[in-house]
Amino acid sequence: MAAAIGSIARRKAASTFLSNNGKFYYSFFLSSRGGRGFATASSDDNDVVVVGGGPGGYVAAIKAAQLGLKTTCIEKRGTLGGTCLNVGCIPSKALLHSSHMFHEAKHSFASHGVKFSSVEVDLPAMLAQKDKAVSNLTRGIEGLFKKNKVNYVKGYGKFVSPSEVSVDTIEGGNTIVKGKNIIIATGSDVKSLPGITIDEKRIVSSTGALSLSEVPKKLVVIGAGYIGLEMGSVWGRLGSEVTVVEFAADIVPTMDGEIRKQFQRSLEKQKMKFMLKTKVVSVDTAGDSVKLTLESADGGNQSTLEADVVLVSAGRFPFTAGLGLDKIGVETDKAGRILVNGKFATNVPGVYAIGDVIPGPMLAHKAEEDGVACVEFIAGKGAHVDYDMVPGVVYTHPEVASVGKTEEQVKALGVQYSVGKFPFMANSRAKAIDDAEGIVKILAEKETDKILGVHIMSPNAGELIHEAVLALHYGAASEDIARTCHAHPTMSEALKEAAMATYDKPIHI
Ligand SMILES: Cc1cc2nc3c(=O)[nH]c(=O)nc-3n(C[C@H](O)[C@H](O)[C@H](O)COP(=O)(O)OP(=O)(O)OC[C@H]3O[C@@H](n4cnc5c(N)ncnc54)[C@H](O)[C@@H]3O)c2cc1C
Ligand SMILES: NC(=O)c1ccc[n+]([C@@H]2O[C@H](COP(=O)([O-])OP(=O)(O)OC[C@H]3O[C@@H](n4cnc5c(N)ncnc54)[C@H](O)[C@@H]3O)[C@@H](O)[C@H]2O)c1
Repeated sequence: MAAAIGSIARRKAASTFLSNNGKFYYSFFLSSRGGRGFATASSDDNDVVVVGGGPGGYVAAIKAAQLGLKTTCIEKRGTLGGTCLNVGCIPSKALLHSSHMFHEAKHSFASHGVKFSSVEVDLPAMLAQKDKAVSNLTRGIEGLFKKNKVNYVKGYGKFVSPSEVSVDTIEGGNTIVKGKNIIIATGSDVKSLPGITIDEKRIVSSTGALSLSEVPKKLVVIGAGYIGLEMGSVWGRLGSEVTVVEFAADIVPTMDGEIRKQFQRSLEKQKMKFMLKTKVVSVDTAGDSVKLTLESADGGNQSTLEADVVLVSAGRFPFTAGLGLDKIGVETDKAGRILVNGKFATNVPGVYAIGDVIPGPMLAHKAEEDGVACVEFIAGKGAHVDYDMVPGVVYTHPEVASVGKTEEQVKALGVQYSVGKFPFMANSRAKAIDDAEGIVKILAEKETDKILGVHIMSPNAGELIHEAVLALHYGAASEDIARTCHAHPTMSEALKEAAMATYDKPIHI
């Protein structure tokens, strides 16, 4: 009890430090009373019109309807769920799971005493299972729209005024949808690179990489970010020789440096090759194989590489083509992202923006948080989105999940900090299932023990991280996690032990 009281007191001190610090990115806790509210329009208009039916847009539409606002969502692709459900999070995770099962069957089952004479990939069946997952989920959102009475218009929306969207419908007609408040949730699209034309056959974006008709013998991935490492893992497990060309000096440049090093080693053990500080200068598709010319990032000697398929995964850009932003005067930054204030309002009264199309991490769960908060502001309620507490997960094997600050960021802030680590090699559940590669790393403010960042590399790290996300939200100290009873034997015990290591000593190492 004394310890718990102690940690609450230290938390108070920590929040003072953090709120004084001013460097924390995009933390808003605002009440929208007195804010922009509803723009004026005739009574048969929608209260809210959402352009784009991705995780940002469809969630905003459902939440708006739940708040009693008359709502219409406009989506051009013919199915709801946006990039994430149709060509992103869901199909990639389906393939990551299927390819992991194949890889385990081939390489790990025998050591668990499970033997069979042969195992092979049935790629059409694997792709069909992915497609089934996608269509079930997209249809599920249509069901949610009906349940919540969200009006759904299938077509391409463009502004004709700040309260009117003209929609070229998929059926071929045109309709004007009016709204007192319009939310832009048009998401993002793949960034192409100069001189490289994506044909979705041999030069593919993530969309093409989710539907290759055969396993390429050689796959070159441009960009060692989320997409490159996840899709590189999928095809590597199914038999491709994968080379990842990355412009920066490190893979996933935003990751905690120490975790990243271990992650890279793990991927290399899985036979993924990396060419860091390297750029692709040109791509020649004239022959049977694709020939890439490479150069060191800072210039210098050129080299060549051959591939059957090249995946371009060097980032995404905010998608606003044909939306008519210039017509109504919505401001964007140099990268084309729509500028919004703390309530997701653009500079044009009654027009809001959320998700990948605004600054911040390009993640589905972040877009959803934006969507809910945006309509809560519109409805006159208070809302809270803290981008510093958005978890990030790379769904490879092991997974890498993190929330809060990296050690590099903590150092840059000049904060005195403590670090606690615990390897999964010393975790009994991980050893029991013979899947013990990875580590938990916790960073806490030295003086107050307040947790600043948590980084986990392990199987299922994407599930384990949420205990840390909650801890950060509540301003917990590492001692709070350490003194919380964790079930045994679980992987989560590694987080408890790392917390013990942060403020005191772990037991099991
Ligand atoms: C391969 C891949 C894997 C990913 N995996 C993950 C993951 O595991 N976890 C995660 O958090 N994120 C993941 N992401 C990122 C995630 O998909 C995006 O962050 C998320 O979809 C953004 O949501 P959004 O609603 O802002 O935009 P989007 O999902 O892009 O949705 C925007 C929608 O608007 C529609 N639209 C655009 N313009 C118009 C218009 N003028 N009129 C009508 N409709 C329009 C588009 O058709 C689209 O459906 C992944 C992305 C990719 C490409
Ligand atoms: N698990 C997930 O949450 C998940 C999965 C997939 C995608 N996403 C989201 O989708 C977005 C796009 O993913 P992504 O992997 O395309 O982008 P990314 O920003 O994650 O990574 C792009 C990588 O490409 C490198 N790069 C840029 N230009 C290059 C060049 N010319 N040559 C070589 N390398 C170059 C960058 O340094 C970076 O490492 C991400 O921002 C991420 O938020 C998330």
